Amino acid sequence: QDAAKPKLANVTILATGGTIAGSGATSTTTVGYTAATVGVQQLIKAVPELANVANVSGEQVFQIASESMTNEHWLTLAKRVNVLLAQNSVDGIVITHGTDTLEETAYFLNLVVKSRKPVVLVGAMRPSTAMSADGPINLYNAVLLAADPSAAGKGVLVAMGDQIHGARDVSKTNTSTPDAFKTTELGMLGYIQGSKPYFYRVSTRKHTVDSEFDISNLSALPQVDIVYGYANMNTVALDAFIAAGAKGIIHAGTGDGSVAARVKPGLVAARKGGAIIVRASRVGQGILARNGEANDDELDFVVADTLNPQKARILLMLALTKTNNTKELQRIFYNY
Ligand SMILES: NC(=O)CC[C@H](N)C(=O)O
Repeated sequence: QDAAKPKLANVTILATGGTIAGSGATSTTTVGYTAATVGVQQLIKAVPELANVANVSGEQVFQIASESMTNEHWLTLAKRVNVLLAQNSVDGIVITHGTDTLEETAYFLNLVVKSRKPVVLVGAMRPSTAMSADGPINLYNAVLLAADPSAAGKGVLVAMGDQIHGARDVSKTNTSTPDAFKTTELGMLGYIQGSKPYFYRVSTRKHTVDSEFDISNLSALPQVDIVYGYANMNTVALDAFIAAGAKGIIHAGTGDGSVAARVKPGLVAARKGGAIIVRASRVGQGILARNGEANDDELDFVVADTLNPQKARILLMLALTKTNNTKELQRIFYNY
């Protein structure tokens, strides 16, 4: 180590697959390519500039397209992250991930990582073989962010398109364009410019070291499913999930989480049968008002606050590992 040079941080890249590790037939193939073909060492080799910002090592944790991510994958990944971050020799972690469920994995980790050290998720919208692939610059940004002390203690982060997003509120908002990741109304946390992160805000909600959730001894999570609200909705999917043993249902309702007249008795029956009902909204923005579109006190329902349905599912699964009490569950939804 050159004494004049500042010591570089040690960043471990955990690769899970996705388009960032995808390859297509030609340089103009941006759809119809194969995700999860390129290995972690190849990803690192493709960006020699990483060596300027961190001492990087890589581990291939999975090699999948992220629509195939399961609860079991999340438990495996989270346990590995916690083991690595407990080591003095690891300063930060970058997780390369498919973009389809990236926001879900980020929020899961945000709730179960037991460290203040930076954890940064990153993906790409264009495969590695495409003209103007976004993977290399995104990976470079993610590694420098994970190596930067300013990223510590802010919860799990997402680095996409020169922007820093918080795990709780970021979403994929476009099927295919490179600027797909947005924190629409609550706002992203900052930018990465000229190889430096700049933070402007943080989430006020609990995460990581302040979280009450502990997955270290879990090998499975309770079954929670999502039913989607739409005109002409019926209870067929709801009834099937309950029959299959769902412990919780996220009702991704229309508007402010409104419930169709012919669906409401099904939700009430499911609650009476022991399942937890969380009202969320398919709208994507805004607070879901408790006792607004339904009398939650009387029906013993929980509301998702501002969480989108897929993130409400994650919080409910983790919350159900601690309690079945709906007052407690509602407290959790207002705190995370
Ligand atoms: N842009 C992407 O990463 C999408 C590829 C794939 N569907 C995935 O999520 O892994």
